[in-house]
This record gives sequence, C-alpha cells and structure tokens, in this order.
Amino acid sequence: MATNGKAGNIVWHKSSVDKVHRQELLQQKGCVIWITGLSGSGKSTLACALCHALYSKGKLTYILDGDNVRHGLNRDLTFKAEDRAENIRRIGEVAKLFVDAGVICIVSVISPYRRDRDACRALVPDGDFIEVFMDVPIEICEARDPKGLYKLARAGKIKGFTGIDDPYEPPLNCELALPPKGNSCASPCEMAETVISYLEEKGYLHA
Ligand SMILES: Nc1ncnc2c1ncn2[C@@H]1O[C@H](COP(=O)(O)OS(=O)(=O)O)[C@@H](OP(=O)(O)O)[C@H]1O
Ligand SMILES: Nc1ncnc2c1ncn2[C@@H]1O[C@H](COP(=O)(O)OP(=O)(O)O)[C@@H](O)[C@H]1O
Repeated sequence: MATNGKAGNIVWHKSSVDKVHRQELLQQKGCVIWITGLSGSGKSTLACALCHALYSKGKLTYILDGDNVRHGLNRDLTFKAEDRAENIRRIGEVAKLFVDAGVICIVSVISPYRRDRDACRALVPDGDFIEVFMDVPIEICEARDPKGLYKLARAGKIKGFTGIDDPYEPPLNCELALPPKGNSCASPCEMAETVISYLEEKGYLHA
C-alpha cells in the first residue's frame, strides 16, 4: 500500500483513457510554457498572444496567470517568501495536471526563486517544461508601470516588491530568453511566434 504526502493508505487509481489517448484526440502534446520575469516585463501579454496564436492553429491552451490564480486557488497567500514558494508549488501541480490532460499550459507568474521554478520543472516529464525568461531590465518595467506598483514600492507603500526590495533570480538554463533589442522589445506577436517555432521544432503541435 503506497503512502503519499501526509496521508497514508493512498493508492493511485488508473483510468483506461490516458494521456496518449487525450493527446491523440487533441492532436498536440501536453507541456508547460513557464513565463517568468519581473512585474511589467510582459508575461501576461505574451501569455495572451501565445494563447491567441495557438487557438488560431486549433491548439488547446490554458493560461495560469499569477494575478488571476491569486483571485481564487491562491487567495490565501501573501508575497512573503514562503507564500510565494507555495504559490508556485500549487501552480506547478496544477500545470502538471494540464500536461497530463494533453493541454499546452501557459503559466505567467513572476516566480522569482530559481529553486521553486526548478521544483516545478521536476514535476513533469523531461522536455515538457519550457521556461521562457522575459529578460527585460527593471528600468523598462518600471517605466511601463501599468498598475502603478513600482511607484508605490519606491514610495515605501508596498514592502517586499520584486526587483525593488525583494529578489528576482534569473534562470540559468532556460529554454528561451526574450531580451529587448536596444531600447525596444519585440512585439508580443513576434515573441509568440518565437515560442511557437520552438514548440513546432520539438513536436508539441502534433500528437
Ligand atoms: N510585493 C509584490 N511583489 C511582486 N508583485 C506583486 C507584489 N504585490 C502585488 N504584486 C502583484 O502581484 C502579481 C504577481 O503575482 P505572482 O503570483 O506572479 O507573484 S509570485 O510568483 O508569487 O512572486 C504582480 O503581477 P504582474 O505585474 O503581472 O507580474 C503584481 O501586480
Ligand atoms: N512586447 C512588448 N512591447 C512593449 N510593451 C509591452 C510588451 N509586452 C507588454 N507590454 C506592456 O508592458 C506592460 C506590462 O505588461 P504585462 O503583460 O502586464 O506584464 P507582466 O504580466 O509581466 O506584469 C503593459 O502595459 C503592456 O502593454
């Protein structure tokens, strides 16, 4: 009898319809596109552009966006380090379920700690975790400041804001990094196409 986590006497229940069948049905392979970067780096924008471009190609995606997941599943979590870690752990586990469902799961979360991202990578089969780094300098993110949060953080009205008084650890070995060219970034559509080319090359857009 297997045990798991804190509960004992837990046995995995298999279904006759499995991931291979679902992927065949969807004509794609399940994977996680994990978009990490500072607030304002363009994570959500890329997630939406990618979702739209893949939808146009008949591919099923689902976005797990940090802001949105914090409205529900993770509404009990703050931005202190252990809560950010728990936020990422739960999102990683949900993403794992989407991969098993055969869905292309697009995650757009700051996920500032390397260890937490690597733990999510380890949850899914090799190759299925595609880490995309929005390599945008804080100066650009701060100049954008669409929600006015950098301004509040600089004024000391938000404590522990990523990049200001809380750390961001950039990836060391990500699958894709998207830095700006000079002073401007590629358009969201161009970035989405870069990710889609990667998916094509690795065979994720076919069963
Ligand atoms: N202290 C602090 N630090 C960073 N971000 C903050 C903070 N407080 C609120 N916000 C807003 O929350 C959004 C980030 O949520 P995430 O779940 O992606 O963050 S984390 O991965 O748990 O670090 C983030 O959204 P994005 O701007 O889309 O990244 C912010 O709008
Ligand atoms: N490729 C891009 N080029 C220029 N501006 C962008 C780009 N991507 C996003 N933006 C703008 O930057 C701001 C932050 O984008 P957003 O996707 O909300 O970032 P994040 O989810 O990382 O906080 C928004 O005002 C958005 O319109």
